[in-house]
Amino acid sequence: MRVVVSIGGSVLAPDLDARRVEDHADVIEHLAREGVELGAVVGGGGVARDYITAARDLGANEVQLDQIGIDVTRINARLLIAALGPKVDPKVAHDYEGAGDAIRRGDISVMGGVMPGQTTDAVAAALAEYVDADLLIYATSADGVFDADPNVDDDATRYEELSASKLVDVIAPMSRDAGASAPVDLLAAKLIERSRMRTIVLDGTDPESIKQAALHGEHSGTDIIPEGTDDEPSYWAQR
Ligand SMILES: Nc1ncnc2c1ncn2[C@@H]1O[C@H](COP(=O)(O)OP(=O)(O)OP(=O)(O)O)[C@@H](O)[C@H]1O
Ligand SMILES: O=c1ccn([C@@H]2O[C@H](COP(=O)(O)O)[C@@H](O)[C@H]2O)c(=O)[nH]1
Repeated sequence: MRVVVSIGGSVLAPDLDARRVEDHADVIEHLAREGVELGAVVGGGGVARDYITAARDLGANEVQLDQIGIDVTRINARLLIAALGPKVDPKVAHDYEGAGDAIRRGDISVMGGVMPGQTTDAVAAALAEYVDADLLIYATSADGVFDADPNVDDDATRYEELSASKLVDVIAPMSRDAGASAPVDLLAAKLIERSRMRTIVLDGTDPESIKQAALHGEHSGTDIIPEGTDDEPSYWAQR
């Protein structure tokens, strides 16, 4: 089974706590020991947003701001690599071929951002499609996809499951400025739709939730259901 996990910077490094990064690395290593082939994509979180806000005030344009964001995601990726054992590719992969090669030879590959105009959500969706992953997990700071921002609207309701095309509709009105917050970005939603990738969006604050979702499909977030499927996939049924 091949899994791509997108770990938000606000989940992995809301502050610099080595223990939290270690806990995420432990879960990734556990999954690898269980025979899961893994790619991890790490976001920039609050640190990226702080840099982007300061640079915007200094007059940087959106592409320059995205470039700053990408740099921060790659620093966070290095942090995760530092916590992972010998089975990780020590290089932060800067393209999908590099990440795919590492995963196919049995290493865990870690990516950050790759190009302006998107977020690491899109990187994770593209990597999952490129390596023919069985499952894509977004470990973010909200417990799934809601019909409004749950941190702003007390009445926001979580979707337990959502078709990929409906996900596109929910995400489409959200901001695409550098540093914007969304459970997944629009390009990611479109890639998930076209690849028909089975996808879970969950609260990754407790990394155990990533383990349960990857190994058993159990979680309290949102299942993004590829069009034309309703059955549980066979790899969970077999475990
Ligand atoms: N409809 C929605 N459903 C869920 N979350 C939403 C929605 N609209 C806005 N959000 C916001 O998106 C946030 C998650 O995205 P955010 O980009 O902040 O974190 P992340 O995925 O952990 O990645 P990073 O911190 O690296 O950018 C949530 O905390 C929530 O406030
Ligand atoms: O491929 C990418 C990835 C990221 N960015 C920029 O970085 C920030 C932070 O990334 P998150 O995934 O949101 O944590 C993002 O808002 C973009 O500005 C990018 O341009 N390209």
